[in-house]
Amino acid sequence: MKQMIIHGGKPLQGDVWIGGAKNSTVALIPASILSRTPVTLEGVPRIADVDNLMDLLSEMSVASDFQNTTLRINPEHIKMSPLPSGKIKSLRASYYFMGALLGRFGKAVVGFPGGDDIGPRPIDQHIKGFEALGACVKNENDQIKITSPADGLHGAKIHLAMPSVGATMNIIMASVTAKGQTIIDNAAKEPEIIDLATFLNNMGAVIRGAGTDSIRIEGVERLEAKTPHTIIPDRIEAGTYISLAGCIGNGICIHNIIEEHLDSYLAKVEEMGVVIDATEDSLYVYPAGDLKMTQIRTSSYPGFATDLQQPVTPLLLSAKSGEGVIIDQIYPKRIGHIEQLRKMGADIKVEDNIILVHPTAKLHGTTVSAGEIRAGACLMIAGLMADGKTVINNAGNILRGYDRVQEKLRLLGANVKIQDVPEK
Ligand SMILES: CC(=O)N[C@H]1[C@@H](OP(=O)(O)OP(=O)(O)OC[C@H]2O[C@@H](n3ccc(=O)[nH]c3=O)[C@H](O)[C@@H]2O)O[C@H](CO)[C@@H](O)[C@@H]1O
Ligand SMILES: C=C(OP(=O)(O)O)C(=O)O
Repeated sequence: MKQMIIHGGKPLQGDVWIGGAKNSTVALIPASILSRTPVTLEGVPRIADVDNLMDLLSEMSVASDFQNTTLRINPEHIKMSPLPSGKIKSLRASYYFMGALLGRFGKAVVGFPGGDDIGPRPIDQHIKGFEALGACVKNENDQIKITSPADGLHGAKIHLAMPSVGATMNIIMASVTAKGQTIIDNAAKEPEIIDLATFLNNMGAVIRGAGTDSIRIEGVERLEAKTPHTIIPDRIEAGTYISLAGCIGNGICIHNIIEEHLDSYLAKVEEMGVVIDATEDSLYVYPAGDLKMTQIRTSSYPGFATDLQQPVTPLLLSAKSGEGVIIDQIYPKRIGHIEQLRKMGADIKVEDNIILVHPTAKLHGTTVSAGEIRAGACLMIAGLMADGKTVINNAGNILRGYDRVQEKLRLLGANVKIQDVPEK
């Protein structure tokens, strides 16, 4: 097990560079098998999800090589193989192999995906989409078996019951090579969807409307990567460092961001009193000052991201007065961090899935557990604010999505160490 050890209470300052977006990367790696030629991805974050996806590629005889921030994937000798279990369970995004294998081979056998424990995460909309394209989908022994009809997948009009990121991406991957036109209505609008569409369009796909709620795809025969693709910056990682800077920063400059992707987040933290200067692709967060309490309700993009409700919580704890309210409409059960924060002395509770936050003048270090990635990010910030030593167990969950986090925190002056300890 990985453990993160923090000696907190020390103001942090300096510069931090944001990596490529986890949620783009984990879609683009599976999407790479749609190409008949080698793919180069630039700006790839050093995160555990990437290592696990590379292992899954190798199970299909797809070679990959990751140097610095460049990931080269060669799908020229790909062998269609089932991906029943193992690494599939280590991350959510392994479900993108359903759409990608379907688009490339017209069939897929993929184990039920894993990922963060943040409440129920059904995939009915993904399956509805595959079926609309003509595929037969069976769920047998925790495996999804998908087969196209003899004459291949055909375009269809699909209305999603909710703007699901995963379903939108999976349907795009399955339909890029289907015959005719596919229309996805009520599609998710997240920037990572535009990134996927740009990547596939540069390989010859015809996808229009990504970033709006209606995406149109004209099927093409084959895709060939010709130019390297640079992954967009991770808006969730950026938001996490903004929260950290607002809580315990003594002037922190956050580089490699797309400000527009953070609009609703920045509006909220600025309303709380965090002072930020934005330049072209960086933000300077002024030393932490007095903060006002706020209310947050998460929603789909461009609303306040569910993935930022936990990282922003320490900022609410830092407010001077009042009662804060956090309602996660996307994952109402994403509340595992609350009990852990309470162990650190936070005045915070949950009533009917509504998180109620009260100002907490001081947090104290103790042993806590990162139940999932963003709970881990929240506890990491709390640990940096707290007096004394914080030990975060299950810190591997943080490494699922935070690029070179120990290095970045140390550059800001943090006393932090990640170590391996035997499982008890
Ligand atoms: C790898 C990745 O990109 N993960 C992100 C992606 O997850 P993921 O793609 O799994 O999340 P979705 O956008 O699909 O989920 C949104 C909501 O729709 C529901 N739903 C979704 C699909 C479905 O078939 N049926 C259904 O009911 C979910 O339970 C949830 O309440 O978007 C989430 C919401 O922004 C983020 O928290 C995750 O970080
Ligand atoms: C929930 C998340 O990730 P995943 O969908 O990969 O589990 C997240 O990044 O916050």
